[in-house]
Amino acid sequence: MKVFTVENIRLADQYTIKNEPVSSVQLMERAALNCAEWIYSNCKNHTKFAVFCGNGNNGGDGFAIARMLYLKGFDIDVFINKDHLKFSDDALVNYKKLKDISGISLKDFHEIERYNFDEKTIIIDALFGTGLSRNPEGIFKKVIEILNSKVNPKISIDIPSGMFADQINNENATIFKADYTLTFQFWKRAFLHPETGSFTGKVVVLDINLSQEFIENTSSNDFVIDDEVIKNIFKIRQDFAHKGTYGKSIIVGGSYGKIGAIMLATKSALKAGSGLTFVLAPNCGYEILQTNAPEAMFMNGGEKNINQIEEQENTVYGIGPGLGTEKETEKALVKFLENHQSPLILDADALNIISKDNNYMKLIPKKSIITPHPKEFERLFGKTENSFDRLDLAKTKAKDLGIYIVLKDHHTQVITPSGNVFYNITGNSGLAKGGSGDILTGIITSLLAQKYSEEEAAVLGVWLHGKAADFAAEKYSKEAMQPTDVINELGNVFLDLNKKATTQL
Ligand SMILES: NC(=O)C1=CN([C@@H]2O[C@H](COP(=O)(O)OP(=O)(O)OC[C@H]3O[C@@H](n4cnc5c(N)ncnc54)[C@H](O)[C@@H]3O)[C@@H](O)[C@H]2O)[C@H](O)CC1
Ligand SMILES: [K+]
Repeated sequence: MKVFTVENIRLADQYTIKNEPVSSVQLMERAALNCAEWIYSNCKNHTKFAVFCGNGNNGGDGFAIARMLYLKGFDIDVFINKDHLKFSDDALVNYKKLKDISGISLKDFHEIERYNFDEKTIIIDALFGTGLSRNPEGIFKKVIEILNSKVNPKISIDIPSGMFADQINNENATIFKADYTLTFQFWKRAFLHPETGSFTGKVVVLDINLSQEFIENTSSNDFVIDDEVIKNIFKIRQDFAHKGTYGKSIIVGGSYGKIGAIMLATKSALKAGSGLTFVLAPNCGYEILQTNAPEAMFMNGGEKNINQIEEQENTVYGIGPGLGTEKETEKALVKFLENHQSPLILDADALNIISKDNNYMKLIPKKSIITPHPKEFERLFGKTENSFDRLDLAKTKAKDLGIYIVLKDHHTQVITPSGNVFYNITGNSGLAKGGSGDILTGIITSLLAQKYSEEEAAVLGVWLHGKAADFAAEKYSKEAMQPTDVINELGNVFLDLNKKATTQL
């Protein structure tokens, strides 16, 4: 799914209104109906809604939603700024409709302090939408702060009020803190970055039927990896395949005390479908690797640390997990990279070694995939102020070096050399544990060996990793799930993918 800027959302609106055709107030009605339907099919334990409406179209959505929920039998209180009753045209239409309903009480924002937010009440935030032009101040700021202090469930319409859709807010900005955000048609960029995304709660994208033609013909550099993207990448395994069909992976890493990391990466490469999988590790890991991953063949890279990396043809290398940064390992990696041309995957200590010397960066073969977490990214490319700036820097570096950067975060970003960004929306905080990154390296290496393109391997890889983690969290909880559980769930994710990709009778 494309991520549109506010400007493009406005153009999509206008195009839909002109070409469907549909009036703008009808489009608002459609958007509001989508929200109301979602709300009454999901909110089963609450009977009352306190709806907070601003003066723009977001407020208009709020008025329409309030009317619809009232007609479904809920108790509704609507809060507005009675000192300033100047609305956008469509909001005014819906404000008037609401005023005609005697059963809905219209309250002033100032009444919030005496209002009974009882346990049956859900708060709906329709103060500001994508039209926010400055940080909320005065009464708006106060209302948002009071609402944020309430324990009632909170639903934002389109975007949490106070948040800018395309850019980062100031550090101390006042933003409504939602449990759910019902957003129209597209993910907004700010939802996908940690500084702002932490205010959305769960994001639900509602299809309000904006013109598909406009969406298809309007380019965007930003994408969310949704089911549609994955459907277009995933290839079912051919019936007449042999082990050679699905490529050869060599996972390189491990050092004394860090054999677990390379074990996890190797197991993941096996589970993700690589035809032949090798593990190149120091001898101290021989027994444990051969015992726990007997399907993988062992290649000796040294005694306690790797001091040589053998070059083989037609092989995809995934280098880094548990590698360590010893001098002899550094030498081995540099020597290997000096002679290696084809794209590979670099992670963890391989990146830490590369960040030791500016000249090493140039040794990364074109089209390679690097998978840094924020700290590794900083060591490689320098400090940035926030995740928006970090992404901009990553785009520059991906282009300059001609590589793919998988920037690991809550919504991991895959940045291509051409400047596209794919945001991942699978995965959960159960992955915030040592070992999770090693799994991703194994998966991406395996996919690249299986002849997925670099972009496909990175995009499918981060999605698979997150999806398997979501399955693991469902079974064991985010707290208790282990990286090994994530590896084991890969099978269930592939089963689902195969089901969707195969003709069903
Ligand atoms: N295609 C869609 O996604 C649809 C979206 N809809 C809804 O429309 C809003 C966007 O509406 P817009 O009128 O452009 O903006 P807002 O409602 O966000 O209101 C802006 C309003 O408030 C003023 N303002 C801006 N910032 C501040 C501030 N800090 N303090 C005070 N006042 C402020 C500004 O001048 C405007 O007057 C979108 O989010 C959806 O909810 C449609 O309903 C359907 C199609
Ligand atoms: K809102």
